[in-house]
Amino acid sequence: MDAGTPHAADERSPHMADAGTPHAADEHFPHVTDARTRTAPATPATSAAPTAPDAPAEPRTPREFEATARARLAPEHYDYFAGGAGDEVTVRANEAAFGRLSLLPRVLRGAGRPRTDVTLPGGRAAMPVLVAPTAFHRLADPEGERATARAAAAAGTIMIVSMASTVAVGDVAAAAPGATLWFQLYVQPDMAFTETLVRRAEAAGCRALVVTVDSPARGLRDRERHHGLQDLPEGMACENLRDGGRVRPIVMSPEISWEHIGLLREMTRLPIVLKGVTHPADARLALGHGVSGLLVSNHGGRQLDTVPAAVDLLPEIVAAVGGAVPVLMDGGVRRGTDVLKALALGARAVAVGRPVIWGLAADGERGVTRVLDLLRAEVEHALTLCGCASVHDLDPDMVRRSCR
Ligand SMILES: Cc1cc2nc3c(=O)[nH]c(=O)nc-3n(C[C@H](O)[C@H](O)[C@H](O)COP(=O)(O)O)c2cc1C
Ligand SMILES: CC(C)CC(=O)C(=O)O
Repeated sequence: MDAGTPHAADERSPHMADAGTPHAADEHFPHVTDARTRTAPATPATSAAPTAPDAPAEPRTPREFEATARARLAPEHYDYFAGGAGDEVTVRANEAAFGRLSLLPRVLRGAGRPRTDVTLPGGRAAMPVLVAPTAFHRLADPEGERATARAAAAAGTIMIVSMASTVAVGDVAAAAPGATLWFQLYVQPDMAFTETLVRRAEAAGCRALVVTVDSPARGLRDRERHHGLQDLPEGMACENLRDGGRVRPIVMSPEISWEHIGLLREMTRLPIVLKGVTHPADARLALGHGVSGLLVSNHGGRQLDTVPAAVDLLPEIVAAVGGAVPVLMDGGVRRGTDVLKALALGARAVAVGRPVIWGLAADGERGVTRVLDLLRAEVEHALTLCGCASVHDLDPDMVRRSCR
């Protein structure tokens, strides 16, 4: 399938037989095909050693992990992880927006050493930084999502396992018994198969469903088109999508509606968090559909390009929800100070996508552990400098918009 033309979403392929609805211009992810019929040449997950001159010997910040990861990854896999849609305006905006926000600390509060823990619909987390759902961790490390989950467990935080994980969610849970897992779901037009996915997540002990709603079609990603990335390497597949002897393609369908969220609500007792709500009107609608939380996200700039930065959307969504359910956010979080800004503006917690991938590609489980440790330490330090005893002491008045 050629994802390289604007019309790609309308093209049919043998995989579209799964669409389940006649008009679902349901583009499926080019990498996700039946593992037994894949045609692309296998590519090693990582190259032998980090050799790039800009890759630091020992990365000391979440951002520094990217250079090390880039040196280890095959170029097409690096671009898959790093890239976004269109001109990547939103990818850049997510990080830049944090740079335009300033923190205004309080003093002399005798706050002591701050607590960093938070309560969320699917359990507690030792820090307000979750692992965002990202696909294909075995492209970054042979242990894949198993390594990520162990690192999340060690950090005491929650990992949102992507439906497109390269280790089945049950195997991720088995590999990291202490981990709190949530399961990310793209509702499939075939609701019977959607139910199969939900039952797999429940059986694995997942504590919440994160339903991604920003993908009625796949974003147009120039970097992937440039590489002609078509498939996962030999021996890798979207393990949650197994159905009998085959692996189903992920269907992204513009037919998915609030009605499906209603059906999902009846299907499971797990808390449902909607990921990818960006319009306040949709946030208000969500409240009428029994959701337990919202995750404000523009998919790391990988879906519709030119959507505003996620942190800039946060205040409006928080106002629309009016405290009825917790609001989380992701997109561009790279520093502890970014975390504080988002929390001060009303997020209960944030999630990080690419930083975790960079840690994983740089040094497997240890790399992810290091990235999460760095973020936790930075959050604690920034809370101390802001005079906060816990994340609850943050409020919007501690954030100012600077002009740079
Ligand atoms: C390589 C990659 C794969 C992703 N896969 C998924 C996915 O399978 N499901 C999903 O809901 N979001 C997915 N996302 C979006 C992330 O969950 C998250 O919204 C985004 O990465 C946050 O931005 P950040 O990378 O700047 O932290 C993916 C993002 C990346 C970078
Ligand atoms: C398999 C893909 C659908 C994963 C994804 O959401 C992404 O690459 O952004």
